[in-house]
Formats: sequence, structure tokens, C-alpha cells
Amino acid sequence: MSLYYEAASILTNADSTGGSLKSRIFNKKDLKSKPAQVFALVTEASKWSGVLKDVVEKSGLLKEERKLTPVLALLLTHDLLLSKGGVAAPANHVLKLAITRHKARLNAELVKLRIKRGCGSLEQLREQVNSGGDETTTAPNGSPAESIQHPRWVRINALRTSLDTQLSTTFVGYNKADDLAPVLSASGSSKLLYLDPHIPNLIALPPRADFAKSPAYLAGQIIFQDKASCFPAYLLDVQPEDEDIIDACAAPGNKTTHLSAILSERVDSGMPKGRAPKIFAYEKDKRRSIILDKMVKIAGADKNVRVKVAKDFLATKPDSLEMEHVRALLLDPSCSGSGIVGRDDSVKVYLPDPKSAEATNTLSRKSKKRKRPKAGVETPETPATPLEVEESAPEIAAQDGTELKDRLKALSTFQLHLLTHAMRFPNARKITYSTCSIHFEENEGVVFGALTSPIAKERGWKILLRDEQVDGMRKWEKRGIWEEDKFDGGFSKEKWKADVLDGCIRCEKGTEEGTMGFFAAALVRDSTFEAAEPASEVIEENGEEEEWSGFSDDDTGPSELATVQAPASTKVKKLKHKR
Ligand SMILES: C[S@@+](CC[C@H](N)C(=O)[O-])C[C@H]1O[C@@H](n2cnc3c(N)ncnc32)[C@H](O)[C@@H]1O
Repeated sequence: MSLYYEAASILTNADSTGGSLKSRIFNKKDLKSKPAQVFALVTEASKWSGVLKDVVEKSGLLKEERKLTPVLALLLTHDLLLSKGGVAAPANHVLKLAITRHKARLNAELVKLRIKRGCGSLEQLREQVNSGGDETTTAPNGSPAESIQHPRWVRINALRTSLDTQLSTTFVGYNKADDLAPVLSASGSSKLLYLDPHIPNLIALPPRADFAKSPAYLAGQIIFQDKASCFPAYLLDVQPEDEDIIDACAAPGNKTTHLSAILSERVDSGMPKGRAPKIFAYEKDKRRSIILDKMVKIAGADKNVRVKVAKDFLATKPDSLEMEHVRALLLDPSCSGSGIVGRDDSVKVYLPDPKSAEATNTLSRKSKKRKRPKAGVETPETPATPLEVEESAPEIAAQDGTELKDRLKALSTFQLHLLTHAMRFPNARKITYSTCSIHFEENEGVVFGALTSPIAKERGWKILLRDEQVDGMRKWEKRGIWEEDKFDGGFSKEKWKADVLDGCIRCEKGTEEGTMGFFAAALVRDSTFEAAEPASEVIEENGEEEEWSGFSDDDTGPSELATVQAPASTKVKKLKHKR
């Protein structure tokens, strides 16, 4: 009977593996239990953990049952009290015995808590938990829990439907909020939405709104996509005359399908007949390519998207005939994922504190006589604060300063290499570069590196100034930042530097704007360009070549994870800039 031990190990991320909860479970090769069963147990128990933490603590269970860790207590209590099938173990199993002998007390504590929360039945409590209504009242440490301040962003997929149609069907009866604040604090069942003022066809719903089973979602009419993640395709501002477009790092395909929707609207409205523009969606990872292909089909984007399955963008030949019509590229490479937040990428688990029932119940009186086992043997110290199980790159947070620095250096070298490769397409006129990272090194650092590269000088690439950007992006207030000590070079033209930074777009996580941490910038080149001095001075390549050694990277795509390994043979030129 490994279900509870396996679920506990997943929940505490004992293997320190990166990736989404789902991918960690479904990719785990040595799992004995059914992955779907482990996933259901872990997600449901986490959802109920705000309630069950109190129930377990008040019952004194952990004082009495030394075999149970707080995580095991949470999982077993969940199944004992809330699962239809009860505890999934033989009657004489040690864990089943350990939990069932406390059934009466645990049940009594659950009833008390339910009544305290004003719920007349378990069903009512279930509804409250499902709609996130417990978030504001549950106390991980006796204090009010933090409410999740991240809206459920929904992009209306113009390839399948329209905003008006969705407002009169899926969201019929919803009130339109004047700003985002009331939506952020509304419960999951509130009929409140906010039309985003920056991105067309984007709406914000309350954090716990659940549309995963709605017909519109299943039919690909609505797509869950963070606001910030909609910036790159919108900023690229594709037009029919852009002919072919490349999405260089495409899976799982949120930006690909967004691009496709924008392009389709524009092609349909008044384009002269001729060669139909196409989007080539490259994805290096085979498994993720399959997801991408599926998403493209569900979204109805296969009309103008060609998925390049398991194809490395770096292996494309910019000067080849196939690439002749490529005029725009969207580059959203793997990154540290340090900007990702919220419910989409983590589950919050409130664990019972083994010490908390000390003087409050009869069971604990007995247990006081016993010696506590050695820490870490049977009841390891566990935090009473929420345990965050990150979907992406959890290890980056755990790394010390040096490791983080090295990792950012490897990532930014790879990102710069991709961006300068994109600049080589002879007929390309614009490129968007984006990451869901908050680090300067992966963001402005890469943009400045690209703008001062030889290829930028040779082809005349420059930043798309704020004034030249599409309306919504021009109005977005958060712009690029400069970190003096983190850029290996300097510029004599301060005005140019300021303009580049103003052209860069940043989103912060955990603010009232409801976005994840994100970065986007667009580079452009005008069609009449003839080789000239770029705005900044690149002195020379110093001849030094850096071997790309590769890195193990948790992919930071919105819902899936892949291990990204750059080709070991890739050589990256190191540039030197004038101070
Ligand atoms: C941040 S994710 C992209 C998310 C995607 N743009 C979206 O919005 O859904 C980065 C993706 O790039 C892929 N990738 C990394 N290096 C690549 C390369 N050289 N060529 C093609 N794909 C690559 C990774 O496998 C990963 O799926």
C-alpha cells in the first residue's frame, strides 16, 4: 500500500524534482500507485488542507500517533472523512488502523468547524472550499490566511468565437467590474468579470472561478492565459503583409494560438487575395510538440499554423528558401520561471502543527508522558506555514547566490543565442522577445546584448520604442529596469539606453495588476536599412568563444514542463562592449 506514502513524497517534493505537480506525478517512473489516483488525492487534500489542518490539530492526532507525519495525517484524514471510498488500504494496514481509531474525534472536530463556518451540511462546506470561500477564514498559524490575489485570466479565442458571443453565453448574467480590485477579492462563484483595458479579448474572473469543465473551454473558445503572457503576440502586431511568422519556442502553444487569432482577424478583414501567411511553430521537445499540436487543433489554429514537431529553432537556416518569407518572429524561450505565481503554478498546503494541540485535548494529556521521537525520524519538523509546491523551477529558489548566478548566466547565454539567431533571418522586420522571469540578466540584459551584437549592427536591428508600440502596450506603465553591476559593458549614449529601457515592458507578480512576473520587448528593423552604425557601439568580438555546456531547465510554459538541454556543440560568441 504505497498510495499515501507516495502522495506524501510528492507533496513534500522529496525528490526535489522540478515541474508541475501533474508532470511530476505522471512522469514519475517508479510510481506504484495509479498516477491519476495520486494526483486526485494530492490536489483534493491540498484544497481541503486549510480545514483539515485545524481538524487534525484540535483532535490531537499527531500527539497520539507517532507513525504519522503531518503530511500523512492530512492525506489520511482527507480520505477518512471526505472521500467516498474511505481510506484506500486493507483494514489491518498500519496507517488505516492509525487513522480509523480516531475517526469519532476527527469527525467531531470537522462538525464543530463546519458549524463555526456557518455551513449547515458537509455539502455546504464542500461548496465553500471548492469556491475558495475558506481562503479568507482559514488560518495556517491562527492568523488569517493570505487570500489568493491572482485573477483567473481568460482569453477569448477569436478563432472560435467572439467576446460578444461569450458575454451572452458562457458569461451571461455576469456584472462588469469597473476595475480589477473587486474581481480579485470575489469568491469563485461570484458572477463578476473585468474586461482588460490593455489586451483585446481578455477578461479577468475571480481567482477561484472554475471553467475547466465549461463547454466553451472544452470547445477551445476560451483559453486560460495570464495577462502578461498575452503581451508578446499582441506586441508583435502581426499584419497580413508580414507573410510568414515564426514562433521559435512554441509549446504548449498559448502564444502560437494567440498569434494565429490576431493574424486570422486581420487576414479576414480586407486582405487582397494572394499567398496566405503562415505561422511556423517550432518546438524542440517531442512530448511538448504533441501537446502543442493538440492545443493548436483545439483552438482551431491549424488553418494558419504549421507545427514543427521536435524541431530545434537553432537548426533552422535563415537563408534557406523556406525562410524567405519570414518577416516576424516571436521568441519566448525557456527561462528560470521566477515570475510565475499563483494558483496556476502551485498548490498551497496547510500542514497541521504536531505541537499545536498541547494543552487542548484529552488525547494530548496522555501523549505528554511519552518522549518525543528524535526529530526527523517519525515526525519531522514541518512548517506550519503553507508549503508551496511550485510548478516550475523550484530549485532555483533553493539555490544559493552563486548557483543562481551561474544558472542565470547559462540561461541568458542560451537566450541571447536564440535572439541573435532570430536576427539573422534576412527578411525579418520584427521580433518579440519575452520571458516569465524577473531577473535582469534574462531580460534587459539579453536585449542589450542582442542590440549591441554584430548582427544587430549588420542588419540594423533596434528597439521598438514605446511610442511605436500598439496602443495597449504603449499605455502599460511598468517599463524596463537597469542593474549596473549586472551588465558586462556600458554605453556612452545615456539617451539611447533610456529609450531602450522605455521600450522594454515589465510585469510584476503579486501586485494589484494581477499579472505574473514577466518581461517583453520588441526589436525592429526598417525595410530600407543599409548597413550603418547602430545606436550603441560594439567594439569587436574578442575572439573568445564560450562552449555551451547545456543546462537542465524546468520549462516555464504555463501548464507543462520539459527538460531543456541546449545542444552541447553550440558555440556562443562572447561580445565585448565599450564602456
Ligand atoms: C517558455 S516555453 C514556451 C511557452 C509558449 N511560448 C507558450 O506561450 O505556450 C519554452 C519552450 O521552448 C522550447 N525550446 C527551448 N529551446 C528550444 C529550441 N532551441 N528550439 C525550439 N524550442 C525550444 C522548450 O521545450 C519549451 O517548450
